[in-house]
Amino acid sequence: MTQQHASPTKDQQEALQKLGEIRGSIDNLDAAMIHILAERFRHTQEVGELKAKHDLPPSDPEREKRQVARLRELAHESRLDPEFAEKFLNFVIAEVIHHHRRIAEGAAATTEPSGE
Ligand SMILES: C=C(O[C@@H]1C=C(C(=O)O)C=C[C@H]1O)C(=O)O
Repeated sequence: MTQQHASPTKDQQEALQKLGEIRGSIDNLDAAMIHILAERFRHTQEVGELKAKHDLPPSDPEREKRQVARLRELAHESRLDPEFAEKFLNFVIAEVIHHHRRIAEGAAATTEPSGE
């Protein structure tokens, strides 16, 4: 069974042209988000190494509360759903804490006596 597609109308051609332009902007923003996230993770990696070296806890719930409150406020001002902003931040922070635990485990493994 074959399906016949009528060629796009002039109206649809214009809409597709506009769609392509908007998608170009979305692709640019997605790339920017990846670069920004990579930069953030480079800094949090440094924090993780500092904490592991000085035996500080991987997570800081008080700092997180302040970040959530601040980002919710910024989201509200930018007409972004504050619930989404909070979920997104918590998602990123959970990954950072996971990295910090792994760094701390590695640091502990290299400083613990080998038992030999
Ligand atoms: C990066 C840190 O470590 C953790 C990760 C955070 C983050 O990703 O912003 C914030 C607090 C900590 O739970 C920090 O303490 O600053």
